[in-house]
Amino acid sequence: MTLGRVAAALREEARATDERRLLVLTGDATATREAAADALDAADVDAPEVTYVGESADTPWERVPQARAGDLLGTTHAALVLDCHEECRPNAIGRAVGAVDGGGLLVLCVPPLGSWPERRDAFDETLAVPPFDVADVAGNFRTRLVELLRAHPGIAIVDVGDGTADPSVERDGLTDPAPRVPPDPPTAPEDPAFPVDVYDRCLTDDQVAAVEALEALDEPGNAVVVEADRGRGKSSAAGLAAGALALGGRDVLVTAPQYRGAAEVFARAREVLADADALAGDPDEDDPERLEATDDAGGRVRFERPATAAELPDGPDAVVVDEAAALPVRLLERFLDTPAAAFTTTVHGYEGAGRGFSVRFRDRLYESDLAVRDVSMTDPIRYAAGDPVEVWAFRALLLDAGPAVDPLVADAGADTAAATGTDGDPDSVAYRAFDAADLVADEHLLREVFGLLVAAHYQTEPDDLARLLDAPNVAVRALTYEGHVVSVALLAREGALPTDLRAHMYEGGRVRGNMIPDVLTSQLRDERAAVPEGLRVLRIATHHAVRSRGLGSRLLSEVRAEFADDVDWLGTGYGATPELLRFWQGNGFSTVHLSTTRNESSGEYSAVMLAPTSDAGRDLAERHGRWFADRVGAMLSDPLADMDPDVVRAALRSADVAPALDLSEWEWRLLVGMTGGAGIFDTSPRPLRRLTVRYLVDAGDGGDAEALLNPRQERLLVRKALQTHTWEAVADDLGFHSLGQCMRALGEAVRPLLSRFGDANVEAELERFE
Ligand SMILES: CC(=O)SCCNC(=O)CCNC(=O)[C@H](O)C(C)(C)COP(=O)(O)OP(=O)(O)OC[C@H]1O[C@@H](n2cnc3c(N)ncnc32)[C@H](O)[C@@H]1OP(=O)(O)O
Ligand SMILES: Nc1ncnc2c1ncn2[C@@H]1O[C@H](COP(=O)(O)OP(=O)(O)OP(=O)(O)O)[C@@H](O)[C@H]1O
Repeated sequence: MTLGRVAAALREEARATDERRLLVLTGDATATREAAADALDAADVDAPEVTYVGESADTPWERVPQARAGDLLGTTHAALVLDCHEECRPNAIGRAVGAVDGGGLLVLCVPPLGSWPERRDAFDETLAVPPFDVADVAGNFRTRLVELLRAHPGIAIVDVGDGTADPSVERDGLTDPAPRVPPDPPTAPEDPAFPVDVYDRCLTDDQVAAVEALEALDEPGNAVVVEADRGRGKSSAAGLAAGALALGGRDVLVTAPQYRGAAEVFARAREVLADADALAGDPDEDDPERLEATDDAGGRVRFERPATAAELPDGPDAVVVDEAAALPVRLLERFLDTPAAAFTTTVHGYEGAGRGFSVRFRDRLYESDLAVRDVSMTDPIRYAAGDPVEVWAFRALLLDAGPAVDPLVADAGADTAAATGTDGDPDSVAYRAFDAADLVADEHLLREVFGLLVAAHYQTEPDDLARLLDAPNVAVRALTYEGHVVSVALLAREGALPTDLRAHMYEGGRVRGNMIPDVLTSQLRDERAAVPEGLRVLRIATHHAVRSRGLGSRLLSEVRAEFADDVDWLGTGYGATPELLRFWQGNGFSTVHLSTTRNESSGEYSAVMLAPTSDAGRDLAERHGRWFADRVGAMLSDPLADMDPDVVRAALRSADVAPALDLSEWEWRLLVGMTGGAGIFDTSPRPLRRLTVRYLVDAGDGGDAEALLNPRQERLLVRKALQTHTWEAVADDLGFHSLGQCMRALGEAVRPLLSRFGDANVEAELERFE
């Protein structure tokens, strides 16, 4: 069979089934691109209908570089050519697969399959973290990819060599499916609040159900979460609802990471308004990001970028957040102040945002004043259910991997959780080192390891699978219970960098990976910071069914026991919350740095923590701990002035080196004066700032400082003395009835600190007030 025949037959089958098909062209770069053009020609796809994802400027198609494959989100194409010669980014594969329409073709241009796993490309370069180089990167991800390309149905493989000889067809990818009975058209619900015309525009029963749920946005106090895999029509459902709401006079604000992704919302809303003859203005001249209904309808649908939308400009009646999982949690939270909100989100990791939405935002949504309704959509719209290309992609990128089901692990570690009262066998939980070969050889294990990371972490994406399998600096350790993964840690070697790289870093140059040495060297001006070798815990996660039983801590202590003799420190850096700070502190890590900007994905400030395991590590941790204690007071009054006071409390408690108080006699007198009138604080903030830092750091070591103040008093000190908020703001924030009450409370909070940290002179001074 010729290439043209293979391509035409694939397309025909794709069209007949409304599924997609995958055509893999192997060989030289130019030859595969030329073959792709011939194949698409033969398959009757015109060049303007094709998008090319790759680096070559020499193709007849619209081009998107792999690094910008995120732009494909929410777009659809009759054919997409993904060129993997320069690089093969797993994220780009995921996005390309999601953007091909039913009846369409995905064409992969790749090197010869036999040698592809061994070749090192531009993506591999990104995995080559110094001191490793690209030759140390493994090819496990691509080995697995090639096996799955050869094994899954619906995938044709044609070797075009260097383009001089006839292509050779390894497999034709045809699945010879039974003829399909087209599904019944969906029916409108009984007695809908939205016009029936809106439901007539729905393509599946799931979409009808989603639009019906979205009727709730017509009333304040409601939130609707629409969850689906890619291409189930959730943006369209939101658009149909937005149009119907505008028709009813509502002002609907739509936001999404990019307008392009929300285009379907606007397309559907426009149709609804046009159907009802209620679309104002001239569609050709209108701003595409704004739809106005005619005066008698009165509503509108408008787009704003997320950061602007979060300000809720002009007080919308309802907000639609499309692709919510791709936005930082911190930003999402701000939408909870709207009268009514809809969040649409993709269940599996195409968005590069993993399960952040479900992991962290959902809890906050349920705690909010909004009544929450959930709908999920499973029927695909752009292609038929069971589409083989989707099945292949889910498997290849582990997009649907999840942790072991709860009953399998429920008893793990139960013995350490005395409160549960269940019997458990401590020895049944085993510490295991998994190398990439173990994981590739055991699909169940790989799915549990990766699935646990995806479920627990805000930002796990297909690229991470390749990192897990191929990066030379990354290792996996886990606890298993009866063979199932109950806790997993992803570890990365850092530091031990040669002099020239350290100097490069110190002078502001970029060095891949090495997050902790980099921060300590370039931001904290310590050229020796990358001399010791460390192990950073990139990620740790315990199965949700068995958290708080000591498993995470046990995993960390096993890791420490295994690596203590090889490295100088263990470290971590993550979006800081009070609970996580306590977890790490409880495991012997101490804070040496807080980032001055919020992490874009978690919306939190990051904390960097160290747990030294050698003298060199102790030196490093000690000097950075000391510097941290010295500078943190000043950071909190400016860049960290909006940090959650409970994060501040926990971060300082987990710092190890208490700062010297070095207060003059006069400064102590000022402090004593504050117990009688806290207004004195405003005349000289430094002494109380130092005293507060000292107290909070000391309180963390379990000594006698611990119980001096209650949490509210500590928050008061943090807000006023460290973050220097105005008295009004502090009183308001902490629920004091008056400024006077707030100021008196500060004086009362200072009193026990003076007795604890002051000397005999201070005691004598205090007595004069009593
Ligand atoms: C670099 C990084 O990966 S930071 C991100 C860490 N991972 C995550 O946030 C993923 C989701 N969370 C988890 O998987 C787990 O909660 C982990 C890994 C943080 C802790 O694992 P566990 O097996 O529960 O730890 P362990 O039982 O040893 O310690 C629990 C303690 O950690 C603290 N903790 C941290 N996070 C939480 C949380 N979300 N809920 C409750 N306690 C928490 C508490 O102090 C808790 O003590 P408690 O049970 O007495 O209240
Ligand atoms: N009711 C509808 N009328 C017309 N076209 C629709 C409708 N629902 C979905 N579609 C089309 O189906 C495709 C997928 O729809 P949509 O973008 O709404 O899905 P999605 O679940 O948000 O997918 P994605 O995650 O890819 O953005 C789009 O091409 C869209 O135009």
